[in-house]
Amino acid sequence: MKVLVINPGSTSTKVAVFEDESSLLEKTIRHSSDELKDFKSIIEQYDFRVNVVEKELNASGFNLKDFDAFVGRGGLLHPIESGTYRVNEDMLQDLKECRYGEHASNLGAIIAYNLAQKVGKPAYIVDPVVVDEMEPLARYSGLKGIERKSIWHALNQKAVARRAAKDLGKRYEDVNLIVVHLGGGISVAAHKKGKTIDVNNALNGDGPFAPERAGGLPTISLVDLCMSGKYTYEEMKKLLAGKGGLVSHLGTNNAIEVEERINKGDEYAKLVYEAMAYQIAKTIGEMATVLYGEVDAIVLTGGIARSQMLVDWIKERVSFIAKVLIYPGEDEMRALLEGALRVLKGEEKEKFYERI
Ligand SMILES: Nc1ncnc2c1ncn2[C@@H]1O[C@H](COP(=O)(O)OP(=O)(O)OP(=O)(O)O)[C@@H](O)[C@H]1O
Ligand SMILES: CCCC(=O)O
Repeated sequence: MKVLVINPGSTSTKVAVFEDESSLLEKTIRHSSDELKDFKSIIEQYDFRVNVVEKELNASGFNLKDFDAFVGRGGLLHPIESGTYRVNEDMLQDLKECRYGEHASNLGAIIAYNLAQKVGKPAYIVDPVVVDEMEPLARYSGLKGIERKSIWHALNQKAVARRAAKDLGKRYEDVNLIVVHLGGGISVAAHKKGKTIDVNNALNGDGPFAPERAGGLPTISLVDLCMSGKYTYEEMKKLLAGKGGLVSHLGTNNAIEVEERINKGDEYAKLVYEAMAYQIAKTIGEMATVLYGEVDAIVLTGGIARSQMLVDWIKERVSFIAKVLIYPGEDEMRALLEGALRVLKGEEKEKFYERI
């Protein structure tokens, strides 16, 4: 069974081709900020991104007719349970309207569907960023009408949590884990026996700051900034998710560059980077209380889990809670494939998204 996997990120488009479990192609096409600067919205990037995918397939000698299924990384929909979803009109409509917000992954379902339509094959998304398994208590904020939301790296977190459980010699459904995805955004989640019962909203101002995200902010100061007249609504949103965190303090979202500066003696860069580790550790502590201290392991994953410096700072503060396991990078392409294969092989039922 041949599957095309498409994963649009904020600064890249990843394309992979699998024949059953074997990888035939895995390519990351990076998009410079210059290339993307003239697009006013994510949806406007559609033609550009499809061309990138088709060009890559042509260059590698693949034809759309070769594929049995198409799978894309899912985007901002209304909250749904974990699983593999068949792309349908309801889903496409919400994504095209950006009804629940803008995120590069919104394009995953749209691209997969349009390519699949050309050859009459099914398109899927797997564990989109809105997978919601939070318990009722986790949903409360201190202001009626503002509810905490689950927007996180569900795809990579779920895949890595299963791997960690296996490495612990247990089933995912039998362990309690705190999983931390350290990417451009950072999500810290409490996985209780196969369900993610609490997680910070990695996109919208909750939890630690991240390379591109401001994280939780002092609310009155934030209100003052919003009302200052310095920023439009759109600019404010971009400031919090895109230009926040390391970008705001140090002008870069690249943790490798930050470490180079630290190694050259930049004290401010060191303080900011260590503050990020401090906030991550603090959020891990919060999630330990969510699990009543019964934690089988703390699992660090994502690009910055490659950083010895950051990992060591986090470990120093959280090792008293549980052992720390490291799975650097992400395997979202394989996670997307596996989700599609579970459905294609009849091991799991496909799910359907409904507009509400
Ligand atoms: N060896 C390394 N040491 C330190 N940081 C690293 C290393 N390799 C990658 N990174 C950092 O990881 C970050 C990117 O992580 P990742 O690729 O998981 O994020 P993304 O896919 O862009 O965003 P997200 O995961 O939030 O969707 C960047 O800040 C990058 O500099
Ligand atoms: C994966 C959703 C959260 C983010 O982009 O930071």
